[in-house]
Amino acid sequence: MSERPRLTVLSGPSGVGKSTVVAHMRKEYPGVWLSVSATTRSPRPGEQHGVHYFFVSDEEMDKLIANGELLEWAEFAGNRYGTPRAAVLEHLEAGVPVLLEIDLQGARQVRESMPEAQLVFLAPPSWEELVRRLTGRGTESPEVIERRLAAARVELAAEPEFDVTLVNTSVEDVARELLALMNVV
Ligand SMILES: Nc1nc2c(ncn2[C@@H]2O[C@H](COP(=O)(O)OP(=O)(O)O)[C@@H](O)[C@H]2O)c(=O)[nH]1
Ligand SMILES: Nc1ncnc2c1ncn2[C@@H]1O[C@H](COP(=O)(O)OP(=O)(O)O)[C@@H](O)[C@H]1O
Repeated sequence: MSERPRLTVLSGPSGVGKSTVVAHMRKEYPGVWLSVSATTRSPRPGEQHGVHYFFVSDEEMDKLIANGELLEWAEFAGNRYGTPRAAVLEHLEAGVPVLLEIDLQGARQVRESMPEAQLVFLAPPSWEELVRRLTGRGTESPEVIERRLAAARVELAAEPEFDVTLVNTSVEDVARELLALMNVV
């Protein structure tokens, strides 16, 4: 008998490789559904509305929050991010494994509202490697990188709150481990 799919939350400091791992996983195993968050941050080159994020204005985000349409939301490095609730519940009810890639504050809210969720922490092999990845991505200004590194220190300290830690040394290995945790492989 297969277990009912659970909601899985993937968190970890900015630059650790969450998006890379998730993109790899989706390419190999399209059966997992990844929630598309709403955000007030501007799109990076190549990011598409409705695919990577729903890019919304501050006013639109205010409305989503006020109408209770978000399962959780948080402010991160100067922008707001939130998970649309309805799509998550619909997929879980249809038996599809659901993955959320969200920050620590969001993970804590999901733990409160859906205690059956499994919380997975993606850790860097070292602090130096995290700095290298975040800087090497080249998508943020030095000031934004500083803010994200400050947030990263807080996120790393919260690792014991998570059910499982995966160290992102190899993208392929981590993607496989994550799928195993989700009972997909
Ligand atoms: N709480 C919450 N965090 C989110 C959501 N979507 C994305 N995030 C987190 O917001 C942070 C910044 O995301 P982003 O600007 O895309 O940068 P990146 O993850 O470093 O590439 C990351 O920790 C994401 O996991 C969401 O819906 N809710
Ligand atoms: N296992 C890995 N080894 C080396 N570089 C990696 C690895 N995973 C991700 N990266 C690189 O690190 C940078 C940050 O990854 P990204 O997926 O954008 O992180 P996040 O979504 O957690 O902010 C990217 O340039 C990415 O190519």
